[in-house]
Amino acid sequence: MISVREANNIILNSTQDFGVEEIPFIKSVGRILKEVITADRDFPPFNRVSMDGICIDFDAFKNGQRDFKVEGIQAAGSEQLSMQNAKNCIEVMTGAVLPNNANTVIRYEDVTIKNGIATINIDLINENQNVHPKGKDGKVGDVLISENKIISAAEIGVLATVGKSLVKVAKLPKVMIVSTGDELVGVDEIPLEHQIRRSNVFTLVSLLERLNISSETAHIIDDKSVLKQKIKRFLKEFDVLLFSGAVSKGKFDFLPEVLEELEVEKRFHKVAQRPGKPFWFGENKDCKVFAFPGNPISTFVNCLAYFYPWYSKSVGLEIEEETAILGEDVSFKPNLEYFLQVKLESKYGHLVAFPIKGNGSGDLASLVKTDAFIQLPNDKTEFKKGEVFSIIRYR
Ligand SMILES: Nc1nc2c(c(=O)[nH]1)N[C@H]1C(S)=C(S)[C@@H](COP(=O)(O)OP(=O)(O)OC[C@H]3O[C@@H](n4cnc5c(N)ncnc54)[C@H](O)[C@@H]3O)O[C@H]1N2
Ligand code: MOO
Ligand SMILES: [Mg+2]
Repeated sequence: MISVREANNIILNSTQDFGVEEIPFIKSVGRILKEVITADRDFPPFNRVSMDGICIDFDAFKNGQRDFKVEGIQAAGSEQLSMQNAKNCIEVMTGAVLPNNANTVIRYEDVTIKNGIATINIDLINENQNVHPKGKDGKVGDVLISENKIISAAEIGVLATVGKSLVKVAKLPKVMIVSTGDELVGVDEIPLEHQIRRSNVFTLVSLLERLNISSETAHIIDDKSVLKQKIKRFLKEFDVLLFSGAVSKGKFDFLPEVLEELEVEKRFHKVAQRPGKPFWFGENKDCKVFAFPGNPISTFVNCLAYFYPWYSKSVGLEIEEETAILGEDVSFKPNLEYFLQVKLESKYGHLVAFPIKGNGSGDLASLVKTDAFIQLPNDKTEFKKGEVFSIIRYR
């Protein structure tokens, strides 16, 4: 049985490039940028007036002049005017180009205009005030967004400004999520005494939605030939298959043998961890297969611990590691890495993780009470309050 670290290394060494596609920028929120976005012109592209008022040549004011004849009006969106006389002024609007031969803007609030003459009512003004200078925020060719950034509303505004109506993003993988098991019925059905409603597929769909990946789902009964026939087709049609269930030692846990018969190369089966131990991972040249153990918390934690980093690395995202302070002593004897459910609290700016005891990996309702898993390594058995460990958050 391999360790969590070894399993992670194997998975991160078999990432997949899904390619790049070009899509309308407004559809790109949540997607991963696959090009560098540079300024197509200076930011701002001209000396931009930033207050409604009048513009003057500061020297005139410095020489004591307070009354200025109004030469004209410079509106936003109009071509640049030139002030004909350095002792005059032009009315200017926010967003307009600053007229030639002027350098300073005084707000309407500080000016009285009567009979075509603007009188400045204040004594303190600064040269160049209320002008947002050309190129102050960025120069043409400057990198505004680097590659591999997740596009959010902030990036959308920049894309629009530089005229990127089409943008290159990482293609999304085609993912099929499959549950197995004769005991499982649909969400809308009334289960018989010996049945339960299936939940793992929906949890997995939702965990993938957080990564902006939409997926298809299927359910397969515990029948080896049906499994084989369906999976054969899925292997051809999808980049990634996520399974839950049928990977342990039971008489109907056919998945590992079916996958191997279909020539999916096994990379490992079973990881020294709890929960999630019977995890099976393999691949062929076109498809990766993550076969998670069926117990709901096992499926859940393994998707976070293995699929998330695998996908992040595949598309060029940084894998973020987070830690928290253990909030109370924990004792764990088995020689397994322990993914312990915790409730997170922020105390004096530090994240503290308080263990919440559930009833094992079948107790999916306990996930509602926790926020994350704290990862307690298997090189010791006693973990002390105040020690720091990695966490995997799911909210
Ligand atoms: N003899 C042994 N038995 C088991 C071992 C072992 O090492 N030796 N490992 C245990 C561990 S740990 C886990 S985890 C489970 C994994 O079992 P499988 O992956 O084979 O999953 P199933 O047998 O199909 O189901 C297990 C459990 O999970 C429920 N389940 C499955 N799919 C769903 C679903 N889509 N939604 C909700 N619940 C689901 C299923 O009803 C079972 O209760 O094996 C242990 N046994
Ligand atoms: O993965 Mo199993 O759920 O360790 O209990
Ligand atoms: Mg089983």
